[in-house]
Amino acid sequence: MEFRPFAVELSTRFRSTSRRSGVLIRTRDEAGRDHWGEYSPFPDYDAERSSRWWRASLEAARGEWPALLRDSVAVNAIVPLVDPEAARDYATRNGCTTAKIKVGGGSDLAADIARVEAVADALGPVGALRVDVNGGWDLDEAARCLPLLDRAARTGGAAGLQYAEQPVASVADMAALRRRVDVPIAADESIRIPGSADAVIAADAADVIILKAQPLGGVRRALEIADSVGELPLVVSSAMESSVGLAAGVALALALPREPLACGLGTGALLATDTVAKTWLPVDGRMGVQDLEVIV
Ligand SMILES: O=C(O)CCC(=O)c1ccccc1C(=O)O
Ligand SMILES: [Mg+2]
Repeated sequence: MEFRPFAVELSTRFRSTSRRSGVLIRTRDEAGRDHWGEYSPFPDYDAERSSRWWRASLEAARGEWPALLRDSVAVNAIVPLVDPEAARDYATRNGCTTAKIKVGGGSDLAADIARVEAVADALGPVGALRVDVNGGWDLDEAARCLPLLDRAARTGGAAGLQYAEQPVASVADMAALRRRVDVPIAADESIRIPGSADAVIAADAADVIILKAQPLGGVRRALEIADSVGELPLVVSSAMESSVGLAAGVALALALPREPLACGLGTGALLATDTVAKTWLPVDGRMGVQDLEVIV
């Protein structure tokens, strides 16, 4: 087993960081094929959360992913906390017709509305829009802001917001909010942090389930979680990894028994540098397995 430390630069600040670092892990199988894993837990992760990521990177490096059931999945463009002009540009990259727009978290409501309107207008009537709040609102704020952002999404002819990802932090507030607004609610941190969807399911706190392969402990563990959520729609999303880590998300999206909604695997667009020669990006709004020529 070989270990290669790396750092990659982001082109846009994301989650208040502008670089990601970690270790790539490689093994070679009997057929002479290389398998790569990426261990790059978020800087704020504690030992328990980081150990899940470690498990995921070993699974990848040992070539232990399950069989893939489809060739490609639809992917959303990711729109960071940027001004409306830049938001249009991010939303229309790589042929995506679904965009996920970051809102809240220090960005004021007027700026959020302008960003959502710009994306709706840029994508036009075929566009699907989602917002991600990263738990940044309290319950009343969420109940007030979501209808306004939903209306902003309709300005471009979109059918309102497809869903709001983690608008509030706690599972109890997610459940309460679902009963106060019409916009569907997606759970991300409420699943990613405990490493299970059990609390979300028990509280009936989400309409959509976000699965992040590495933070949840790997592709096989994420498939178990997918199996635990009944018929709720699934979305596989990246953890802002380099392309080696992104490949774990792609493997999960391709291995799910049920076809996911457009997945949050378009974060290669935010990388200024990468661990591979050619960054994994959506083509015509879809992603499948691509070449992984490691250069670190
Ligand atoms: O879902 C996407 O489109 C991109 C991935 C993303 O937003 C993300 C990436 C790293 C850490 C957290 C998040 C998040 O979904 O909140
Ligand atoms: Mg999220």
